[in-house]
Amino acid sequence: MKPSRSMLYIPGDSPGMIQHSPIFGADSILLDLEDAVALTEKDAARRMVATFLQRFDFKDLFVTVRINGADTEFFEKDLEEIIPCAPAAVRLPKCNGPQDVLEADDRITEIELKNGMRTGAVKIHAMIETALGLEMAYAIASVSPRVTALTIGGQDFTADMGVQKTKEGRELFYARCRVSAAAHAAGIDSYDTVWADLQDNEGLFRETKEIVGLGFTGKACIHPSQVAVIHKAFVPGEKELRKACRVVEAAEKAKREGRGVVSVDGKMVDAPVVARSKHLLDLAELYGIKVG
Ligand SMILES: CC(C)(COP(=O)(O)OP(=O)(O)OC[C@H]1O[C@@H](n2cnc3c(N)ncnc32)[C@H](O)[C@@H]1OP(=O)(O)O)[C@@H](O)C(=O)NCCC(=O)NCCSC(=O)C[C@@](O)(CC(=O)O)C(=O)O
Ligand SMILES: [Mg+2]
Repeated sequence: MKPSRSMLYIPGDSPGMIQHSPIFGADSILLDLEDAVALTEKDAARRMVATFLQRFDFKDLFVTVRINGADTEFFEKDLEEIIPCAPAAVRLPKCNGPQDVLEADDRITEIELKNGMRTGAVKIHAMIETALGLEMAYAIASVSPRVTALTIGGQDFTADMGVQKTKEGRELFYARCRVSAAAHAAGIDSYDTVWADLQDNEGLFRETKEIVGLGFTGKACIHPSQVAVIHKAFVPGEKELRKACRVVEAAEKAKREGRGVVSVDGKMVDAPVVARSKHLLDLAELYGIKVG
């Protein structure tokens, strides 16, 4: 298993940015054909992204392409030209229900078959960006095995709700909880929205810590300088990890002695506490942190 903490958006019409993508240290990149590309540049960007996918060595990066929505004139062409180039996944904007995903899924299957590709090779990351989509989050997450992540688009979601997007993020709290829980229930990944202020990495760190606490597996970002900040926020604290070690050791000792419940630092330790501690230690291993 590989970490999937950061996903760096790169405008699909910026070859200079795309060709540097393997050096930024992001866990994955997202070549954007939607909002980062002007209407007049859509065709050129699509061609550019297809060419990069065919010819460029992205090393071991997980490469996703955000296509334009099904309600746009670009959707069909995006699928036709991008799917045969086999990105790891396509990010589907503004999913309002399982039907939106199924329609894209069926079309992708047709294109895969036509091009001799394995059916299901290209995954779908479904974006929740509207109140309606949020109400349908679990149905979207579980509608097809092709869906391997839910992502929340905070800019569009707040626009749809008619509220301001703030740095504190109170207006996104419920949506974040619901997206994270829906993804978890469906057994898939979840990506949080971008932090727009490139001058405020402290704010980005605080927000990332918060979404880690809500159960998100990753966060999208828009600038290479944000990648390391996100990775740092995903690392569990040293104190937490030491405690997790003590909990697991105490639980193993209790098991040997035939006891179900023990206490560590004066607090009850039962099965869910042990499960959480083991999860934390697994994450530390995944992120290459030495514990102890
Ligand atoms: C903001 C800015 C223009 C600033 O550029 P600047 O050039 O002024 O920055 P500088 O600091 O001068 O760059 C220093 C060096 O880094 C290079 N460099 C910069 N950014 C890079 C990058 N991303 N990838 C690779 N390279 C990069 C640059 O080329 C330069 O290289 P070099 O010249 O060689 O020194 C640029 O970052 C950028 O375009 N970002 C992506 C924007 C984007 O994709 N938005 C759409 C996605 S969000 C959305 O849609 C919301 C959502 O839908 C979904 C959701 O939330 O998930 C919702 O609803 O919420
Ligand atoms: Mg959006």
